[in-house]
Amino acid sequence: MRAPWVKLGALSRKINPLGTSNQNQVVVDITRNSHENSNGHGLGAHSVPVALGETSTRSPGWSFRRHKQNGSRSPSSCGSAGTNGSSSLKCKEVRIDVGVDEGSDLLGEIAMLGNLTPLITGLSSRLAPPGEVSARLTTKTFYWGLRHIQLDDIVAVSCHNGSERFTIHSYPLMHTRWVPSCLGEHRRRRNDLHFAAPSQEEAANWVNAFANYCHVNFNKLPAKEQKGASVKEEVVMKVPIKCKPGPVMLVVLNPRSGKGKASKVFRTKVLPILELAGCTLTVVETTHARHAQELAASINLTECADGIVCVGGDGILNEVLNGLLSRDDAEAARAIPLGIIPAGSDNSLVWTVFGIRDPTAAAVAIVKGGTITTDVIGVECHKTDDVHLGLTVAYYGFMSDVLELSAKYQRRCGPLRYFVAGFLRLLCLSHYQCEVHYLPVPPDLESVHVDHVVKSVDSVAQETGSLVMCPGLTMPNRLNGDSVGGIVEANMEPSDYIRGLSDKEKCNSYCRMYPAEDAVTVNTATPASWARTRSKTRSRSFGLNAMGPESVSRPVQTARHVSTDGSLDNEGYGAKTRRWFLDEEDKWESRSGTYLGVIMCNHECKTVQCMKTQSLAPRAEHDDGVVHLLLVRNVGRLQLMRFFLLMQFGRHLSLPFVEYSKARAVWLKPAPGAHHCCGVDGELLTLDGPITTRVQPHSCQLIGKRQRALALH
Ligand SMILES: Nc1ncnc2c1ncn2[C@@H]1O[C@H](COP(=O)(O)OP(=O)(O)OP(=O)(O)O)[C@@H](O)[C@H]1O
Repeated sequence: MRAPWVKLGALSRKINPLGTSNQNQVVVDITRNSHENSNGHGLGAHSVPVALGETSTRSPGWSFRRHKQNGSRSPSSCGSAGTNGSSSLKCKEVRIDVGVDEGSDLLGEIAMLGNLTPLITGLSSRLAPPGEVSARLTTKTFYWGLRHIQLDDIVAVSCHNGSERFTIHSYPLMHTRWVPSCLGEHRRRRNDLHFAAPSQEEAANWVNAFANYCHVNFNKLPAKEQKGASVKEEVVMKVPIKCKPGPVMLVVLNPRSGKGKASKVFRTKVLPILELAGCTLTVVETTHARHAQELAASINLTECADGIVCVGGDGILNEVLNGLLSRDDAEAARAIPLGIIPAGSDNSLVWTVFGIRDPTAAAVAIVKGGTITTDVIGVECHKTDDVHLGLTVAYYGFMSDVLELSAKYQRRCGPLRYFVAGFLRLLCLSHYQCEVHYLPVPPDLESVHVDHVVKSVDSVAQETGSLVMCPGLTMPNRLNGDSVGGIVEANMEPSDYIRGLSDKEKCNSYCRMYPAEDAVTVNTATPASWARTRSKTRSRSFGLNAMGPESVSRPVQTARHVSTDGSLDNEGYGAKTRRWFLDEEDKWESRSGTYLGVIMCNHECKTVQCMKTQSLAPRAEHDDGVVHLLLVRNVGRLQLMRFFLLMQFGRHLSLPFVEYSKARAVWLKPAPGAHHCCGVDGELLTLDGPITTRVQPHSCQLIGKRQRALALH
């Protein structure tokens, strides 16, 4: 928490036209007025554009002083410079009232005004006796006296009936004092702020104002014993407190993840926050591998109606995702958002998508709500028709070999096991022979989010009942002589790019991305020949059979299907992918030979244990609808080390032996006798024949918002 004047950054950006004019460059200094404005509060009530040299006649709250830049930037030099004749600085004071203009997003809209007495507890209370200060709650920030706190940092408010006191439970971002800000990390720490209002009613009004932004814990005090009377009297509040029930969530905790401290992290750092926020929790500790998957596949969805929180690494989240989407009611299960508390070794997803690697910050993000939509990639085995879903990355080669070996060192080395296994594998470097085909994204459409385009096409289909209305789309006539049943493609958050397009443009974009042969199909019947061929519960291994003499001369046949009713049928994704028909052999790029790595990223894939600048796929976005493919050709140890070193700065794509492409689908087949494992989000899968990796037609909702401090960078 800092005094309001540190809003300078945001304000000066807002008034940038004043501050950065080239010819008549001015510096805008912002200071808080010593006197309070007419309504008795420290901050003004309106945001107005200011012409240079003018003084606003509105109620004062902030003052801006501008002066020509003349070697001195110091506002204090203005006065003395002004006495130095014509060459002196010409100071003009400009007053601006900032704050609560309805359109202004600067300080938010006022929700509540009044006076409060901050109650300082502990030793400092003797040094600074409590005194009443003006307080103001806006839609973004709570101000009292010269201090303020963002509403995003407030987890809950507690109050008692019949009391004029209330407590704000906040977790502001704080910097470790003894670490320089460029090196240190912002962490959230609990800071309880106690206040007393002039009356009980006013305290209730304050609490009710906060109730719109956070949870309220309303504690009923024990009934008062009347003197000389045996009757107990309940204190009746004149202003009732708004007290909504908290979210209902399932917590899946992997006690073995990371350093094996997930349980302790949850109990000490996370649980207090979730309890403050009034969450109703069912906590399950996993007892064996795949426990989380079984749990997610069988749990009653009402027990996790508001989300499933995974405490551990990417692996436990992956299990929950696969369990949820293997259910018969996958449609309903997909709507359940997933929360992540980073307590594992890597936690790439939460670090990349939210900019969070601290469990406390992750818990606050979950409590504050909001969701981020992220793509789901599916690794589909053609032989068994199994699909394993992932949110982060799928890889084959050196990395999957390291993953396999690292399992041996989990107990002894914890998160360092990847480094140990990597070092050992580097010493005896293997070669990974495989065949890769991929369908590149047309260059002119690289910026288009595939899923959004598909959604828009789907909506057109729903509106019109036929995709024939969509120019450029052709109705497919057959798939091996049959017609095709549908998959819905949906994403509820169209990008700004897509929002700006007309339906016709959207359709054209889609058609270029998935041309006529890549037909979008609308069918009313699903032929019996496409009956489900795989078990509902997905297996971790892609079958146990030896790889058959399957022809690899052709890439996978795929197709996109859009159903007319916009709903998913009961078939699994594997079966649908088999029918995802696309015969564009001329468009597929083919590679075969020996590779050190075939890496298919769903997002940037930053690693918690590495530097902040580290990024495996620097151009990837978690919701761009494409697979980011990295092919690392067979090179020696030194070059491989160079690859990992440059990856710390996101500069490895420039290496001559690294090929990078955005792909709609990647088909991979290890050569007979080559390593037959592939990793998906840190989960090891045994390959039995060729696989295809592509972004799935549905997306996943993750609970939380991107961390503020990091988002500014
Ligand atoms: N009780 C348990 N005992 C043994 N293994 C478990 C248990 N619970 C879960 N697992 C397995 O542990 C694997 C790894 O879990 P998780 O991803 O949470 O931790 P991590 O590997 O340390 O983190 P990261 O995936 O980020 O590197 C999961 O694939 C899961 O199958």
